[in-house]
Amino acid sequence: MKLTVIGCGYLGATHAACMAELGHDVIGMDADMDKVHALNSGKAPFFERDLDVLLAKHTATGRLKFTTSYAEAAAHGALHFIGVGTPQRAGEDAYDLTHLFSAVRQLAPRLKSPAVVAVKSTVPVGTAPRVVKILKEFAPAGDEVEVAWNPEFLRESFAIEDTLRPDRLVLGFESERSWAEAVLRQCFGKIIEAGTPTIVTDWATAELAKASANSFLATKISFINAMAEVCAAAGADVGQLADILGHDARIGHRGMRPGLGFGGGCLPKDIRGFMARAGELGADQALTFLREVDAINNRQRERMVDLAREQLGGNLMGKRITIWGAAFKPNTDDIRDSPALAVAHKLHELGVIVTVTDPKALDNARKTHPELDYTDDPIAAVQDADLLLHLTEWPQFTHIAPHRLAHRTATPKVIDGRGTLDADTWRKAGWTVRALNRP
Ligand SMILES: NC(=O)C1=CN([C@@H]2O[C@H](COP(=O)(O)OP(=O)(O)OC[C@H]3O[C@@H](n4cnc5c(N)ncnc54)[C@H](O)[C@@H]3O)[C@@H](O)[C@H]2O)C=CC1
Ligand SMILES: O=C(O)[C@H]1O[C@H](OP(=O)(O)OP(=O)(O)OC[C@H]2O[C@@H](n3ccc(=O)[nH]c3=O)[C@H](O)[C@@H]2O)[C@H](O)[C@@H](O)[C@@H]1O
Repeated sequence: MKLTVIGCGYLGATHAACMAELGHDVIGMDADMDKVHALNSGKAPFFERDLDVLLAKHTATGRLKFTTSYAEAAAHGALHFIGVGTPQRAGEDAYDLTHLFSAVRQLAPRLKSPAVVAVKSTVPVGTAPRVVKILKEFAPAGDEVEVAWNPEFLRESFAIEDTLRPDRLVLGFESERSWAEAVLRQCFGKIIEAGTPTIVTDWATAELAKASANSFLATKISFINAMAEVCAAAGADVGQLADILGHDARIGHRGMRPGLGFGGGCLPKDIRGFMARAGELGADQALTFLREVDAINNRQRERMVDLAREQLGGNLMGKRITIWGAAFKPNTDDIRDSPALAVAHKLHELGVIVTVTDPKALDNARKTHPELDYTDDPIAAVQDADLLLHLTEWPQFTHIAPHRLAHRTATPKVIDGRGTLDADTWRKAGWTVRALNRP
């Protein structure tokens, strides 16, 4: 079937390419001309594993193309996904919905009726009726345009896998009689036939499914990091503790790795946006625990700075620190709210000469953090460093043999912020090894 995807960033470009992989005839639309140009030449404007392969394959056959034109997008079939950004409002916890409402306003007058507008962007609960209001105001065929809510649960670095083989599909509609359900069931036919649990619900539940899923994931990470702080105080081993807890099937091992905590374009802003919305609804008390989840998470960054200071004898001024990692997690170039860069920036403010290296995220980091020094080579980066911080657990770092590094510095000291370096091997190679919240 013909469909479009409005907003082609990390979510939208992946969704467009995966819809083409499912056999659909797809137009991706984005306001950013450079992105559209890159995508049309079969290249992702960001790093996501295997996305280039899908883009090249389907742009070559013509089954997938990209445009900056709303008119072209609106004229292409009857199903229009929206995946534009919904960032945190500057200086506030709440979501900034400007891009979403602007996209709907521009799409609306050009829509051919009947049409389905399926929103994937993450929003505060209660946004769907606001989208409908814009459609009624700006779409000549407003009554024949149905709004569906289809929250997205993909993880960056597993985006294609998660889109083609999701844990579940959530489809939210205004009423049980919505004909949009048949359109979306046709679109996701292959995924549904593969046995993916498909939950059809109302708009509000679909919107809340996304906010609550990200809140739970963030809570799980902050829970284990709170336990890590207690372990550090009590002389216990949080790595083993997490393993012991994870054997309980009700808790599980996944998403509970202790360390520097969560960052990225979603978990931090989604828990804050959720709290802000609950406040508007008069349910703020229900989510006060998320304030603590956020505080525990931010505290890990401070604890890393404190541990670095301690390792350098209490004095950071003029010291050289090398940081392995700029991306908010491995296998992405995304640096939004990156814990590694937050620590790097703080150390710079405290007078440290900071050198950062990362396999994919350096171009992005250079733009937002010009105050830091950068190098491509994680081994050369260690030259003359007073301290090495391992803050994003790329396999490229974990696989480096520490004996190749020790001679590069007179003070071979490393802090493992992600718990993935083999401490024994590093110690045997002459390094002093500390880990965040570990004895
Ligand atoms: N990145 C992820 O892994 C996931 C993101 N989400 C949600 O999806 C949404 C998008 O997130 P990302 O893709 O990460 O953001 P992004 O910032 O990478 O992409 C957003 C895209 O929308 C485009 N855009 C903005 N306003 C536009 C307009 N009026 N018309 C056309 N294009 C416009 C931008 O140029 C940009 O390419 C957010 O609501 C996010 O919370 C949900 C699940 C996963
Ligand atoms: O809404 C979104 O955008 C997405 O947010 C997260 O996906 P993502 O941000 O790509 O990354 P995660 O793998 O969840 O990691 C988030 C952060 O938590 C950290 N993390 C993750 C897992 C863990 O056990 N410990 C931990 O500290 C990671 O290093 C990273 O900084 C969710 O996992 C997705 O389901 C959701 O769709």
